[in-house]
Amino acid sequence: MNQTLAGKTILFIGAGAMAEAIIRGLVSLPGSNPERIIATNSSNRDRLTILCQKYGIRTGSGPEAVRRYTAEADIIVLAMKPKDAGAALEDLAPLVHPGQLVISVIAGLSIDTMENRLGRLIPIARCMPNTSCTIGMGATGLCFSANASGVYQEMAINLFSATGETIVVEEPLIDIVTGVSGSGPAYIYTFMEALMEAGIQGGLNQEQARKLTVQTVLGAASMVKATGEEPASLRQKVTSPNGTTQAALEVLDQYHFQEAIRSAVRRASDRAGEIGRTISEEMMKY
Ligand SMILES: NC(=O)C1=CN([C@@H]2O[C@H](COP(=O)(O)OP(=O)(O)OC[C@H]3O[C@@H](n4cnc5c(N)ncnc54)[C@H](OP(=O)(O)O)[C@@H]3O)[C@@H](O)[C@H]2O)C=CC1
Ligand SMILES: O=C(O)[C@@H]1CCC=N1
Repeated sequence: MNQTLAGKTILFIGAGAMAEAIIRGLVSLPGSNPERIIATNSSNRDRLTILCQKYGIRTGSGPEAVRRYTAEADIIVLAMKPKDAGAALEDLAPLVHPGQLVISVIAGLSIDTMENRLGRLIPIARCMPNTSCTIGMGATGLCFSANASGVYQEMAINLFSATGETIVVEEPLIDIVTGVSGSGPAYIYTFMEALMEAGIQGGLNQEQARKLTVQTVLGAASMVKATGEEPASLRQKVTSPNGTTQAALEVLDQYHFQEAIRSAVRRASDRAGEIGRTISEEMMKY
């Protein structure tokens, strides 16, 4: 475990898919202490029992647990759905102090909205990871509030480095990070569903179609990473003149495949902005 995180207590408020993905990355670090990781949720105690058994972390449910554990936390990770963020920030506001780092992974929730509720002295990292953090293959974009000094920035970067690749961006770019890599795994899974389905329709059995699909996606991504070549150049190497790939790519073009992906990413990014504005309006009610 990196020096900046050693001995730090990390509290997750929200214990769902994203919190578990990050927790799993953290407990797998050499020298990590699961006792210093705490997950809280609103009511689902069965879920907490599972997390406790799987990772050896501490857990608690409801506002009282959040209150108790916030007092001992160095880092507080907000990992609830956007619709629950307003109430959670409201509860947290009187409990946090400027010596703690607040990390949000909530799509759309801006630093400004968090600062309005928590106060401008609290160091904040706004982050957009993805579920591949579960296996240390995540991709996370991070940005920071003006008062998050180097040591806080390092803590957040090191925390997500434990779960995969990280990039630091200016806050206006976090929504497009959401569109590209936050939601990105779902586009790839949709593509894989279609590839498998086509294989099965062509006569392969489920297991054969799955094996070929998984290895094709894994191999293609690994080729981009290992060779450093551009995807377009690697695509050209697969595509023989007048061959099978060219025939297939012409069909994808007819369906405006690339434009569909670009539009989907833009839509996810815009949606993050909409979600952020809704949370901000919700906050006005408190
Ligand atoms: N899933 C993904 O791929 C990604 C998600 N994100 C972001 O992560 C956040 C969480 O998503 P995800 O993990 O999928 O959601 P889940 O629905 O899996 O988990 C949400 C968790 O929040 C808990 N919760 C709700 N309200 C409170 C509260 N007031 N105090 C404490 N805990 C609370 C829920 O508890 P209970 O079950 O008891 O109600 C549950 O444990 C979202 O904001 C999303 O935008 C970011 C990147 C990728
Ligand atoms: O769908 C969502 O809103 C979240 C944010 C990024 C991935 N999942």
